[in-house]
Amino acid sequence: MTTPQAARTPVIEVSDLSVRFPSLDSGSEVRAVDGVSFSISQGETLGIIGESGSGKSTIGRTLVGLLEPSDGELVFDGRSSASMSRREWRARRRAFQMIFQDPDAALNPRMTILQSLVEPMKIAGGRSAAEMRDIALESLEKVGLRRDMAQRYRHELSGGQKQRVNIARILPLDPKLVVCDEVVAALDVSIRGEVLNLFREVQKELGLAYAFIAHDISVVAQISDRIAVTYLGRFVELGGTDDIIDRSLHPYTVALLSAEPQPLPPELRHRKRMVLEGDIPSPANPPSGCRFHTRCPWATALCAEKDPEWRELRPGHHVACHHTTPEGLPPQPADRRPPTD
Ligand SMILES: Nc1ncnc2c1ncn2[C@@H]1O[C@H](COP(=O)(O)OP(=O)(O)OP(=O)(O)O)[C@@H](O)[C@H]1O
Repeated sequence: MTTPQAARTPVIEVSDLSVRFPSLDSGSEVRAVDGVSFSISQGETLGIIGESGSGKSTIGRTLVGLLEPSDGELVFDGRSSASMSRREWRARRRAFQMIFQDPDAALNPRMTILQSLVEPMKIAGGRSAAEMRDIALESLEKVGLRRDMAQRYRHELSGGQKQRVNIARILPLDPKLVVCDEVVAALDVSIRGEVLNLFREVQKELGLAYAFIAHDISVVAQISDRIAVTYLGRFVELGGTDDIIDRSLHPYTVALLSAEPQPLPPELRHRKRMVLEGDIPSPANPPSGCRFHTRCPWATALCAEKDPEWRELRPGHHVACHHTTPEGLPPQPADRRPPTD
């Protein structure tokens, strides 16, 4: 579902974003996000994939203002977040919303669904109680739920229904960007497709931009126009979904794709298996040079010494790897190939 990014208005432009946390164990800082740049356009979905701990949620939380950047700049509507007044900041908080993996997270168990739907509108202000009620009920219908669901409580709904309510909650706020953090991961596999379709329909109707975070590539590939692959706080590859899936340029992307559990979705079936050995190193003490070199079958002495440049090897397709070329990676060195069965 690749859509050309050209000529669309960026909703957000992120330059050289870094987010650091104090580390309790090592005394040094955890570089959760370390120099990441991208933009997301109106109506576009940017998928963000990577193993656990690679910085995906930290990027998402920073986009919606739940975390402050340690370095770098976020620009939306041509304005840098650093130069914003309190009023502009509040408007941004409303325009940039987040939906979490846990469908219960934003729903108060003591409130009816109607109260949960009205709550964000109350905070935003400017509408009468009757207006808020009507809008809440309309929003329920927009996400495919009956109006009488409004009188129920959280525990009376299935996971899929709760995630629909979470979408309905943000619709009246007229968001521009929604960060979707593992939004279908907690749902039964049988209803994931339905909920993903709903995300797509809502996007089309409202022209929303999504940052769609997940570690399940087949989910991200179904909904994203472009995909960013994260490793230890950095992007290692960014490109159109078809390019990332069919013409991957980075060894880590190749490994992630080949690690998909069987049976592979049709778009990944031609992939050979490449087993990624070792754990992801600590972001408090990342490896020198290319951060992936400790696990990379293509790694040479150069990779341990020198950080690879972020290069656009094909139009709109960026990668950070010393060895890859516009044609892709060279054959895997024979001495590092996994044994064949
Ligand atoms: N508030 C925090 N304080 C200290 N370290 C943090 C904090 N939040 C995240 N981290 C660390 O930052 C790194 C990136 O975490 P993050 O949650 O962004 O990764 P992720 O890719 O979203 O992982 P997951 O898929 O498990 O959610 C991890 O090493 C994590 O332990």
